[in-house]
Amino acid sequence: MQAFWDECLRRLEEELPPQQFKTWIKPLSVQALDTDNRRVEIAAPNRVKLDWARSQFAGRLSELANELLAGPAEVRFVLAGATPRASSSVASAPATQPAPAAVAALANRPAAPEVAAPVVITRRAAPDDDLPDPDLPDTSPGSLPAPPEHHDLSPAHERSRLNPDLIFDNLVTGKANQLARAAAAQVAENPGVSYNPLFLYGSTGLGKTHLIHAIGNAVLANSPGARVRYVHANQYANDVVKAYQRKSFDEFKAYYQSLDMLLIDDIQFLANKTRTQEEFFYAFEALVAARKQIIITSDTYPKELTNIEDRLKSRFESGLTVAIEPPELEMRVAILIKKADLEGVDISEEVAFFIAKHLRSNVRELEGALRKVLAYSSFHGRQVTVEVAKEALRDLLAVRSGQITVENIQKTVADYYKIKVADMYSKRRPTNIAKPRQIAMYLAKELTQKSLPEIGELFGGRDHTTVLHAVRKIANDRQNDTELNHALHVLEQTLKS
Ligand SMILES: Nc1ncnc2c1ncn2[C@@H]1O[C@H](COP(=O)(O)OP(=O)(O)OP(=O)(O)O)[C@@H](O)[C@H]1O
Repeated sequence: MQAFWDECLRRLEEELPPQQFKTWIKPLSVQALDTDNRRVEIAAPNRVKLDWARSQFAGRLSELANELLAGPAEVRFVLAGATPRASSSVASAPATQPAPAAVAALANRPAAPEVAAPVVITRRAAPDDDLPDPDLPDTSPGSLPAPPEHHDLSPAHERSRLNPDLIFDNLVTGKANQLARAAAAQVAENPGVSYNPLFLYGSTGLGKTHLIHAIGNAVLANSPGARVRYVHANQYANDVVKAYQRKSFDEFKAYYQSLDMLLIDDIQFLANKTRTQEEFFYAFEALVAARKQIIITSDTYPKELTNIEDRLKSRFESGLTVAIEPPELEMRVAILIKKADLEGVDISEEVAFFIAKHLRSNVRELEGALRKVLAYSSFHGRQVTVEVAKEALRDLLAVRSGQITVENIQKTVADYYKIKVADMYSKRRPTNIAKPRQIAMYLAKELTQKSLPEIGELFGGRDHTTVLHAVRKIANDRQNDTELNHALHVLEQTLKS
């Protein structure tokens, strides 16, 4: 068991920036290993590390396990001390972890629904509907989307699931987010009074999650006893399923209705989950009536949300709706300089401009590029210069400079799945064709600068909403489905090489 884990550590140490390795991988351990059935259980010392490990490293650890155990392996993430399940001598195991100690601190308050069920990386996609499914893996993206640097969490942070590192101070402000930030600051000052709900929308990686954590953290800093709770919409939906299975709806309702502030992220993930939407509707009504603050993020504005009930959409619009736009060049430069500074590295404006000029769409990508450059420079023991940045980002820049075409993607994906290229434009819809077509659309959006309507046109004149659906579906599925994720890695590498 130790040899297996040592090898995983050795590989990850080579691949990751030292800070990340030290903060996120080092504290993990293997709690159980069943080589016959290729099952691994990886334990994290606390909930933050657990959330972060499963949202960020599940894919890579799963790949390593497949390789080292010579076949498709099942990787679970658990809180340290949970009953091991990987050992073949363990026939059955509890469905969830014990309630977190921090919940006990709620004392006389209703307990928070459990959120840290072990995650199984399986090959199934989550169902569209929210009917209870006992095998449903807890595949929520996790409640902590940005890498905190730390430390032990205060009980208030443990309870609220807030990431203490996502604060106003390290959120760079520019034209793109100044309105959203101002509204957020106002709500943090006067929760429940100014804008309720506050609805923040914008495309992926633009800082919505950062901003709502910042609000929550500011409120906790002012009133440490406030009952603030951050939850990702997927997690909320999972909690509804669990409450249904355990017949504990009263407890569930009482918990959410007892909050002072509810921060719910990526509300678009409630699409088609009718039971969850109904529960959320009740929670929403109760909280707003009691002047408790609700803050919602979404990838689009309320009217544009699909498969969300009208009564919810109209309520989402009843407070203040603010967009976060992609940052302009100067703001991207400022973000890079700030992020490098937080890593303890000084980068010149010239380097920041170079990176910012090539990565335009979102801050998450910008951060990824910076991390690559810093890792490359430290690995080669070289100063962070434009030349080093160019070398470190060679692959990425090839993609951006348009060497990858949609035609190229269609051909590569068709070859991979052994279907005809013509099927990429045809109207036929059997699954063995529809899925590769969706994958090709997703890659076209990821790897080229083409817009959704342009991509639709190149796929036999399809509507841009069809492309959008495909892009979202594959992006979502790849988080849960290791086989798909692996296929996408292979395709991406083939296209970039
Ligand atoms: N203005 C900013 N200043 C500093 N960091 C930022 C800013 N905007 C975004 N970031 C950083 O970019 C990363 C992505 O942001 P975040 O996760 O908040 O995006 P998001 O809009 O919630 O994306 P998604 O819709 O995919 O959940 C985070 O690490 C966040 O700290």
